[in-house]
Amino acid sequence: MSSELTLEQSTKSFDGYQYVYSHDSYTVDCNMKFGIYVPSIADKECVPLLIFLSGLTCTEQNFITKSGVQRLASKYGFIVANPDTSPRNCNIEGENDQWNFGEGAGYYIDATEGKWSENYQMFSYINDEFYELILSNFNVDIDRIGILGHSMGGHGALISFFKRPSQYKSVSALAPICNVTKCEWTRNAFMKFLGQDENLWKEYDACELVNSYSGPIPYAPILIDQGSDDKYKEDYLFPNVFLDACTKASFPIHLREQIGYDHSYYFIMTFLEDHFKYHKNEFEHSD
Ligand SMILES: N[C@@H](CCC(=O)N[C@@H](CSC=O)C(=O)NCC(=O)O)C(=O)O
Repeated sequence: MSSELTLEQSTKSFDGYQYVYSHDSYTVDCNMKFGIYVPSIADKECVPLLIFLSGLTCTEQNFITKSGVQRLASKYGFIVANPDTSPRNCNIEGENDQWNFGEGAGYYIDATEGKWSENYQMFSYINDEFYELILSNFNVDIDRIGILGHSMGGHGALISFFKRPSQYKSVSALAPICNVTKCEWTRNAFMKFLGQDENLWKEYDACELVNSYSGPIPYAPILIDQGSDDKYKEDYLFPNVFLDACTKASFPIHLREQIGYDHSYYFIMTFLEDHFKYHKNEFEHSD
């Protein structure tokens, strides 16, 4: 099942087009927007796809206006699709009370609790509906699909990869939230979305999922970049806990500390090309 796309924006950039589309999502039961850059080469052949998941407070606009993704997507010949970070305009009491919960803060999980469970189904939205929507409407090579993200979106990318290894050839992240049971943002959100039983949260914790992962091992260690001057690093992101979990699980990881960089899109735009190179290398070496 695939819903109809409505074109909201079409802007030529480098040799391709930056589009924004909207569609009525049956998974999150509201109208959703997403960005997608399509390089000209996709007019002739199917090309790799990168899905970028954004962080807290973002819409589809932050990544496409601040990261410089168009130059890279054109250079590498990748389609790059970036969904919104939550359902919107669902009229749920409390969904706009906190900057780090509700609208703009869906945490890429499927809520099970009360009033949130009808709309806040972001894991299924990304990995089922959105994934299928992109494949059925754009010229994507199904064997070369990678996922990456920033902060909350880095968490989303990691859990998507660990839970759906058959769908993604590669994963990387920029300053991801690594350990949801320790991070106050996710603790607050998971309590509301999933309830008090923290055992149920483990289903969406990258540190837990790497331990039970049984999919293919990446050709090169997965790339994680973390700025040393990121104000969220110590109390919210916990990259070293993920590093330890990966090491314990014998899962290859390359965690790079980038000296002097903060959590912003200046950091993202500095290292985004390395992530394109990482995914390209994975695509070239996968079966
Ligand atoms: N409270 C602040 C900060 C929000 C913020 O820093 N959001 C980051 C992601 S944080 C983790 O997911 C972000 O990507 N912001 C968008 C941007 O364009 O910088 C606030 O409300 O602004």
